[in-house]
Amino acid sequence: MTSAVSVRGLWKRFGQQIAVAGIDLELPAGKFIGLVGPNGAGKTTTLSMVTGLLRPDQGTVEVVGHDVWRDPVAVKARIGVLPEGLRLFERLSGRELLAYTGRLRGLPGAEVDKRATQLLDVLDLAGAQHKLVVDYSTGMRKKIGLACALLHNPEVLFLDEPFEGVDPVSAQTIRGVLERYTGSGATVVFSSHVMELVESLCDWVAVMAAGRIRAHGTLAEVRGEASSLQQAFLELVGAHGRDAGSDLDWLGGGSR
Ligand SMILES: Nc1ncnc2c1ncn2[C@@H]1O[C@H](COP(=O)(O)OP(=O)(O)OP(=O)(O)O)[C@@H](O)[C@H]1O
Repeated sequence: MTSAVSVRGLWKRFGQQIAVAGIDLELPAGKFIGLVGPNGAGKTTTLSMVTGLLRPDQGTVEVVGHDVWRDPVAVKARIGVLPEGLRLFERLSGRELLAYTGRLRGLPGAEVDKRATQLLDVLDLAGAQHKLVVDYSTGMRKKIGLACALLHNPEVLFLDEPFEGVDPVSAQTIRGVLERYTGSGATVVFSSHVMELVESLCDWVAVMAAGRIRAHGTLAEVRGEASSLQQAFLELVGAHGRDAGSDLDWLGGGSR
């Protein structure tokens, strides 16, 4: 198995809080990989360290054979990132943002124009290409962020919650683009809480909880005997159906 990403002994603490507790992970190349876990599991912290946005306290990360912290330029040339809480240049139009991103990536102007036109078209943003990004909806922002992340045809694409706040039509569009991309041998790593989505998209899954990897492998390996990934996930993260009803006896109709 060729690894797209190799993580060894990765740690991150924020004061007393251990966000990532010494994880090891080999993510196979050419797969659609889901990183799943409950709120606060450490997914964003892990993805930030893997993509060179946050320096680990300890441990190493290699992406397509290059050390992220010793050889950041080589890694950044080979990856695309759609981070959580994506910050964009709000006073540029979608088309200008792509042109700017393409030039930063060192692509020739004509090639940037060609790729930008195709991406805007496929992502259903052609009609909004001259609108300022500040006026884009949440889903449109995700899509233009994805277009920027794909423009230089990276080998590995990292997406933090790419479907959050995205309507079903846009989600289907994003999905189609990502499936085409992995179909040609590239790797997608994305984080999500939505198990049905991960189950329907991913070939390979890593489950994270409280800063540790609880399970990883093919979808079938992680699902095991459970009826669904959701069920396997609930068992792995130890969420045994807390009864929300009994503590909230004041909630609902009737007496105030
Ligand atoms: N900059 C920070 N300062 C202090 N604590 C942080 C910081 N970033 C993350 N944490 C803490 O680290 C833990 C892991 O957070 P992280 O955002 O990585 O989780 P996550 O799995 O992405 O969660 P979610 O699914 O809710 O986005 C949490 O307890 C969080 O409060």
